[in-house]
Order: sequence, then C-alpha cells, then structure tokens
Amino acid sequence: MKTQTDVQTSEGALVPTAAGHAEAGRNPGMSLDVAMFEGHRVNRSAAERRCATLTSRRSVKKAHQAAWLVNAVRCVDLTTLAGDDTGARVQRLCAKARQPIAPHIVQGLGLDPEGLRVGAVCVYPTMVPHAVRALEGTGIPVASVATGFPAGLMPLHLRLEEIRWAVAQGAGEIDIVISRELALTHNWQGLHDEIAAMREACGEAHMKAILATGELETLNTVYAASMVAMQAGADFIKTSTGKESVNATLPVSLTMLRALRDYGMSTGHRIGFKPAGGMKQAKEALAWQILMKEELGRDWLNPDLFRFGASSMLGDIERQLEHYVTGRYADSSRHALA
Ligand SMILES: O=C[C@H](O)COP(=O)(O)O
Repeated sequence: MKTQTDVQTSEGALVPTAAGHAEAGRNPGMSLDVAMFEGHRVNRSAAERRCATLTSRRSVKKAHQAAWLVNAVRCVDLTTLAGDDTGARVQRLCAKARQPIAPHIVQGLGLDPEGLRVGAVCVYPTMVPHAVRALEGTGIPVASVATGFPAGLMPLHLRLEEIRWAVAQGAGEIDIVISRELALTHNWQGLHDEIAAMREACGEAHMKAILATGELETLNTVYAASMVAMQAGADFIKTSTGKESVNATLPVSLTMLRALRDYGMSTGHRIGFKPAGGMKQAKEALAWQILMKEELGRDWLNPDLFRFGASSMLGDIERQLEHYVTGRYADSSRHALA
C-alpha cells in the first residue's frame, strides 16, 4: 500500500498572497475589515449540490483508501467532553491516542506502529492535567475547550481566565467558542474584540475558534463569522462543539473553507480547519478529506492545518483498516473505544 506520507506530499503553495507567494508562520490577525465579508453571498443550493456529489465523483479505493484513512487518524483530535469524564477515562483515551490503531493492523499496512499518533487529545480544562501526564514524552498536544464551552455564556473576564488556567495546566491548544449572539446580531466589532482578547489569553497555545455553525442560521453568517475569527487571529476555525443539534456538515464546511481560502488570498496566512461533532464513520473521514483536497489542495491534509474533532470515529476507521489488512470485519465492539 501507499504510506502515510503519500497523502501529505506537497503540491506546492496553495494559498498564494496577492504578491504570489505563501508565507509561513502563525496568523497574527488584523483589525476588523468588514469589506472582506459584507456583501458576500453564499448560494446554499449550489453548496449543497457540490457536496452531494463529492464522494460519487471521486471514489477512493483499496490501498488509496487505506492511506487516506491512516492520514485521518493522524488528524483526529481524539475527544472526550462529557459531564462524567474522569481521570481514568482520560488516561484510557490517551493510551488510545498513543496507539490509535492496533499494532497488527499497522504492521499489516507496512507502517511503523510507533510512528502513528493522533493529532491531539481534546478534553475539558479540569481534565488537562490528567492528559498532560498521560501523554508526557509523546509529543501529542493536549487541547482544551474553554470560554464556557459549549454555550460560552459567561462573563468575558471569566472566559479569558479559563483560557489562561487551561494553558497554565499544560494545554497547547485551546478550542474557544464564539458568542453566537454577537454573530447573530452582526456585531462584528464586538465579536472581533472578544476573539482577539481570547487569542491574547492563549499566548503560545494555538487557538481554534468554534463557530457553532448549527446556531448561526445562515451560510452568509457562517462566512462572515469565519472571516471575523481569522481577522481576530484564529489559528483554526472549527465548525461545532458537538453539542448543537446540527454539527459538522459538508455545505457549512465548504463555506468555511471558501472563507479560509479568501482570507489566505488576501493575507498570505494559512488557517487550519476542524470539522467536529457527530462524525462517526470512516466514510465521513474520506468525504472531508476529499473536500479539503479539492478546495485547498494536499497541503491541507496534515495535522498542522486539518483536524477532525471526534469522540467516536476512530473505531470505524480501525475497523475498515483491519478489513483492508485481513479481508475480514471484526465485531465493532472490538473497536469500541473512540
Ligand atoms: O470537538 C469535538 C466534538 O465535541 C466531538 O463531538 P462528537 O462527540 O459528536 O464526536
């Protein structure tokens, strides 16, 4: 089969600046510029049509499919965000993060079992110390949700303090939630200022801005909120908390990717994308990677620029990879975790 690096291979700079070159480095953000999104209209039915045919126009089979699934593993933010989370559950999740696919499957794929890791482990702030201890020496970052996740309805100074606390505990990535009210009332300056303050509170920790798109009503608002989050310095934009009634969808993702591409064209900065919530099947991992590749190119198919936020997708990916290696499906209970 092809190795995991096959789907990482660069096809060159994919987000050229106006001057024709791509810049490396973290997005520093900029002042609010409404001209970059006001008046932008998203054609919902065109977006839905494009996404409906995504996987039928391009099918990924056999060794290619296995390589894409291995790449999906590398991009998973393995997540537990439940009210009954415990240190023991987080430790089990971290053990899975260290060895996301059973060694006999990884060996069957011709890969080094020690070399396959997930993108990050994502937990609530009070679980960060457990995850940091369990992942010590692995290089796997701990991500923490913060800012009153999932609703975000807390005074701003407490939301900022929560970020600082999680970072002090060792979180290297912070998944913030935006104030939906500010987006729904088109208070773009207010939204920009809040997110910029969150980015400052993150310090060196990378910030993923969760838009909670299922609560933003229109794709035009999704586009505008994406742009405001990037202008405020987001390193990633993320669809959902996993707690909305509608979480990651392909048309919403397409809208966010177009905003991300437009922001890159204007500023030269590459922003990451994280669909999250409700993703459970390997075929979803393929569909989103196809979307990323078609919209942004292969450069985005790596954990620096792309993550899946998922608590229960890894099990099906492992099952499909086992089928590829052995020709048989194991009972799904054997891959129950994550
Ligand atoms: O950020 C990740 C999401 O909360 C995970 O959602 P999920 O439990 O539906 O996979």
